Amino acid sequence: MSQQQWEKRIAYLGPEASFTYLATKGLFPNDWHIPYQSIPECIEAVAEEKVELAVVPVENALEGSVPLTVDYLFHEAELFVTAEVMSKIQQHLLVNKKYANQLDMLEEIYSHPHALAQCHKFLFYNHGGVKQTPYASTAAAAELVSKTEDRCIAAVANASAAVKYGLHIAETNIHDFHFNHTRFFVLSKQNIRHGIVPLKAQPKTTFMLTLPTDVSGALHQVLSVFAWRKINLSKIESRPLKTGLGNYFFIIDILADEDEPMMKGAVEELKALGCTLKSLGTYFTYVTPE
Ligand SMILES: O=C(O)C(=O)C[C@]1(C(=O)O)C=C[C@@H](O)C=C1
Repeated sequence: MSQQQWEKRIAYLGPEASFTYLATKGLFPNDWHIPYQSIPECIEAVAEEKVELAVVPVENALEGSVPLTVDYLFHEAELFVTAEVMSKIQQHLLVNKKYANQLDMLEEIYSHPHALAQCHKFLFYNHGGVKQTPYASTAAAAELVSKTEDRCIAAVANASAAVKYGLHIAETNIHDFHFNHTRFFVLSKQNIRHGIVPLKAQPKTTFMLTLPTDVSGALHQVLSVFAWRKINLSKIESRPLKTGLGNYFFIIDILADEDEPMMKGAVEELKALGCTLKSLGTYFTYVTPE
């Protein structure tokens, strides 16, 4: 079989030069990167086996979870996380080269809602009166700016997008807090792990669970399942179940391998407590070079 047939098709939130693209290229430099216009489309592509893997943003250090990803994985898809990628995020204000020295003419700023939110203070203090418009991704916004010559509009996006779409970087590092990183999930239909295990590898497992109804202290009981086994959690978050106010599911990131006997015991105990549990599997964290 030729080398090409072994290459994986990988869906990502595009177009080229989005942050998701950079994360995808970082972990899979030699595979086929296939752009999709939205997170659900990436997830559906892997669910329908149009691609082997999909890379989607899941959490940002400033803005928290990406609700679309988390909710879609809980409600709509039966997929597993094969790896997570952690990338540094640097946001810049990009304009068409024609308007390089005319920022005072700025009419509208486009970007992914998470990116606009990461720059909220900067945009408020420096471009307070300018309309902000959410767009499919930072790179899609950059592409729009490159095609728009008759109005002075800007995109919040990265430096690669400036190069790719031939834009001028009018303002650099406009994100409100210095430590700006995003986690991306690499999703697969199979419960497999990305092949190359990173140095100092710490396995992580993500569970999505619902609590039994009308049991007082149910969350406390869930936490003690992990506490007495000395299993560390790195995150717990609730999201609406969408069945009524006050109904939630929980996303729990656990610093352990689900194949460990202690974790198997934890799963049994959670089920005995009446929790419903969806495991996204065990995976390792990869950091893209800064
Ligand atoms: O718009 C992009 O470039 C994306 O890849 C999406 C996304 C996100 O959804 O959080 C990814 C990283 C940044 O945090 C901003 C936007």
